[in-house]
Amino acid sequence: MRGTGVEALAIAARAGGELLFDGVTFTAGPGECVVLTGRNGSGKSTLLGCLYGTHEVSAGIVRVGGMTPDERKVGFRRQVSAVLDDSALFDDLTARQHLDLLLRSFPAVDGRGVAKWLVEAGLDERADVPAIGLSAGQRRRLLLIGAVARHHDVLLLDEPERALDTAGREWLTGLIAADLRRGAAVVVASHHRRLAERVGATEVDLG
Ligand SMILES: Nc1ncnc2c1ncn2[C@@H]1O[C@H](COP(=O)(O)OP(=O)(O)OP(=O)(O)O)[C@@H](O)[C@H]1O
Repeated sequence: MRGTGVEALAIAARAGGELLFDGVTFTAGPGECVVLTGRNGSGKSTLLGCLYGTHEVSAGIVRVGGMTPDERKVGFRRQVSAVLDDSALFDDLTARQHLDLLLRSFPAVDGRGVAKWLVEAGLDERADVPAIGLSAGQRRRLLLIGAVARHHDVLLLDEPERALDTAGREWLTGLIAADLRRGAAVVVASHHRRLAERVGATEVDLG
């Protein structure tokens, strides 16, 4: 495990001319999880953007994997895996092709190959369907399994429970718990009320 997980010290962020949050402080070290909660519009996605380098903090200090967040830098992307929206899939590529491409671009998190990750995600029977032909929940499963299958020290997830059914939410909880056991630092924005307690996370409520 390189870097130091996620550190946010007295951070503030604005969007659309409005101050969304101010003085937010938390850390997630290796094997630790922070769950960001709060009403719609409280700034959870914006905060995750601050951790990934797609949104600038207006005050405070953010370090992710020991670096100032910048998703344009390869060194940063090698350490930080993120699922922040649904746009990261190619419509014409199948689930198998997506994972194959990913594991050619980044080292795998352990010795498991694409076939085993497909089974783990419950996508083995849909492995050769182009992503455009997958259901919303299946697309989400593909994004999530891709994020944990590639090597990373830090995992950032924005409402990962979106589109998942009851079994899918259970699966997600296990996926995050396994990632924490592997030593990742995890920050999740979520409306899934029981997630924090299920994975032993610290909750940071944006109000
Ligand atoms: N690029 C932007 N320009 C203007 N306003 C923005 C921008 N990005 C976010 N906002 C505003 O900032 C506020 C916080 O948005 P954000 O998506 O961070 O909230 P959230 O807590 O993730 O909400 P939700 O629970 O609905 O996903 C919202 O009022 C949103 O309209």
